[in-house]
Amino acid sequence: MLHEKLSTIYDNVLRRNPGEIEFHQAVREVLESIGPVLGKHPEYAESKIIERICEPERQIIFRVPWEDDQGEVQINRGFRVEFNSALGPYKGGLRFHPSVYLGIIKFLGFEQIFKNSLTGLPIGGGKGGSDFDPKGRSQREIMRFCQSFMTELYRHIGEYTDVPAGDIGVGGREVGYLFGQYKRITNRYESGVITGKGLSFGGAQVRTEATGYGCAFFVEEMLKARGTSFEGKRVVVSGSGNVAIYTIEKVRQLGGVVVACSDSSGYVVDEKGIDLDLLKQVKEVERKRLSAYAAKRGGDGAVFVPGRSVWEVDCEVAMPSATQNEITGKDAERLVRGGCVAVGEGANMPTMPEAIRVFVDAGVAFGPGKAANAGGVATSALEMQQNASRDSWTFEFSERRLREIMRDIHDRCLSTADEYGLAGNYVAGANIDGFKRVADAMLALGLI
Ligand SMILES: NC(=O)C1=CN([C@@H]2O[C@H](COP(=O)(O)OP(=O)(O)OC[C@H]3O[C@@H](n4cnc5c(N)ncnc54)[C@H](O)[C@@H]3O)[C@@H](O)[C@H]2O)C=CC1
Ligand SMILES: O=C(O)CCC(=O)C(=O)O
Repeated sequence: MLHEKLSTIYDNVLRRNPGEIEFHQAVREVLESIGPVLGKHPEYAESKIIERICEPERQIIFRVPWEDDQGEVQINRGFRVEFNSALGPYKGGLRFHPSVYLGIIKFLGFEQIFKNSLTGLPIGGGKGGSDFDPKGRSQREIMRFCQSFMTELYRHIGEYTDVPAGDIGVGGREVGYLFGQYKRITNRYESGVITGKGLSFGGAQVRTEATGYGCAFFVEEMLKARGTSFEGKRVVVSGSGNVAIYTIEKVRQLGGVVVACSDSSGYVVDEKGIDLDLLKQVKEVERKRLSAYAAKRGGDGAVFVPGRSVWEVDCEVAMPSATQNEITGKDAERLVRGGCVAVGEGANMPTMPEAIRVFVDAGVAFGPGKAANAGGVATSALEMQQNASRDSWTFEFSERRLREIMRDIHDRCLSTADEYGLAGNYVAGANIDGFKRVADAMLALGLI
């Protein structure tokens, strides 16, 4: 239910952004949480902070022409939405996926404002990407696409302006090509212009692992708050990309057993626990489908189930780490019946609104993405910090910082939810805490 004033704001968002359903969904979830804040802080409404937060500061849409291996000209669309810079330079990843359109980039950019605020670090919110489909493309094609994308993007970004990173379809390889082109056309070795870089050219230890590790740390804190832990728990992780792989790695180190993961072709169940070395070989090195994992695991008990949702596998902890709206209300009901006690969103907005209600009503510890997956962007901010001071920290120190940041986000979500009479509600805690820091900065900065 929306507070009356917020309902009018939401209607305006719908009217001004027609057809952008993912953006509408992300806005609604935040507005549903912040009603109680308006009672305590009438100054936010008087200064129209919420209306301003829902309107991006700048939206850039551009043509990306490139040539494929057959010599044919291809044209994609590029986006960068610079949503809010009250706390620092715009910060957020780039997504290359055929489903990308303005509504997806705006939902991700909007989420990023509050997530980045929750980290406590000086980073604003932004997101970008393209409808380019990397599947089946050669390394050379990927490079030519990245170079063309950056040939336009470079004029909009910079260490003090806007700092992109990876997301779906954009990993270390793509960040390397993007940074290489930026360096070439600007003639500046501006390391802090992009994060997720390779360790040999200004990248930071633990950035590759950070989103997955951070999500596992967050869930560990939620379990601890309920007097339990990962030890011996049966865990399902969706996806098998960057976030999923390093979630599996850390969950295993914390004592959990990950029995299933997925990709867009189906899922694999491996009751003895996913073989991480094999998964990394198939996904990070060979870049193949999950069916190849099951085939290589051979008679050792892994089963590949094509075309179905991994959420039909029972587990005690669910960690959606693939894409938005992957857990439906029905999936959530089935997971609760199957004994699920905690959910940590590694992906952005993977749980549909009706599914969140099912989890919260059933008393499941539910860690929303903007809190649970904030470890990735937080470690990007640490990469910027190292670039600015021409320094390079050890893996151990960087992981310790990440763990402290995740613990701090967890504790602030809980204490904020408590303060507003919503004990244990991490969704409300994350939205309110993330919102307040941005709102206070916007008030202090005048009419921006
Ligand atoms: N990379 C990062 O640091 C961060 C990523 N995220 C979010 O985590 C999620 C995963 O991102 P990454 O692991 O970086 O991307 P990735 O490209 O490395 O992996 C994406 C995975 O999701 C699967 N996937 C994509 N679309 C799917 C679909 N429609 N159905 C089933 N599976 C699908 C792919 O097969 C792949 O396994 C996204 O929601 C992203 O926004 C959130 C915070 C930071
Ligand atoms: O590391 C970053 O800057 C962005 C990570 C990201 O895209 C996200 O948090 O969704």
